Amino acid sequence: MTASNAILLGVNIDHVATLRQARGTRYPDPIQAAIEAEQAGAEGITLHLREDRRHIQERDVALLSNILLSKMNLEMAVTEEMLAIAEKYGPKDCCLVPERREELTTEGGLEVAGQLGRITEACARLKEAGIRVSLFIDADPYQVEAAAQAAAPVIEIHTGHFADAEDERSRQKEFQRIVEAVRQGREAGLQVNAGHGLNYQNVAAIAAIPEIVELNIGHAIIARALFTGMQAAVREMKRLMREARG
Ligand SMILES: CC(=O)[C@@H](O)[C@H](O)COP(=O)(O)O
Ligand SMILES: NCC(=O)COP(=O)(O)O
Repeated sequence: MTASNAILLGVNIDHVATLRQARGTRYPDPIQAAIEAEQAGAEGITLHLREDRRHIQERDVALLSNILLSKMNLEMAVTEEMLAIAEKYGPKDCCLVPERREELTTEGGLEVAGQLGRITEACARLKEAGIRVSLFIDADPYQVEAAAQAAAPVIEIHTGHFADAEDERSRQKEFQRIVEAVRQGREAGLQVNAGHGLNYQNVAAIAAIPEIVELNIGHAIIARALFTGMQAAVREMKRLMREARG
């Protein structure tokens, strides 16, 4: 495998914090999860600082900004509060995502096309702060085009509709939408990542798409880690991704 064909894994540690917040204890600490994930070969750590602080806390962002050896990918809504926090801690990557307090998890991609001016301003502000911006979008040609217009260097294709497909026909349809969005993103000169809902059973199909640079995966890895430990869970996901890439 040439280096250019390698696919990277960003481990999302949100749901370690979900378990911590369930009782308001100091444990389990997402910091330890991040260190273990890096030791197992994760090329990045993703964390979603939500407005409602249901899991990741600003304290987690502050500590990880000082100790990560790989890179931080800070997921956040497009708000003044979050933009200021990103400027304060200076993550390598910022992934702009939609947020609704009542949502169980991220439901869809960011509406870039319908708020192009606002997203463009946010991208420029983060770029000015030395942060690489990724836009979390649906596999939708209008959103891919709008992301390029907003001058974001990276897009992350939302794979949740693929992961949640109720039957094989629907899954294949969603997969083809993802393949087309990846192709369009590359033609527009964007780095293309993917994530949401990926697990040990469905990751191979997405990892096999050669133009995808990075997968951000969290819930399934943390769930597996409950039984195998964090390092084994991360190593197994990386093995599946590597095998799929060939
Ligand atoms: C944007 C995305 O798909 C996830 O990374 C996001 O973090 C999901 O939100 P929760 O982690 O709160 O489920
Ligand atoms: N952006 C996707 C991500 O970081 C992890 O999503 P999930 O694997 O927890 O669904």
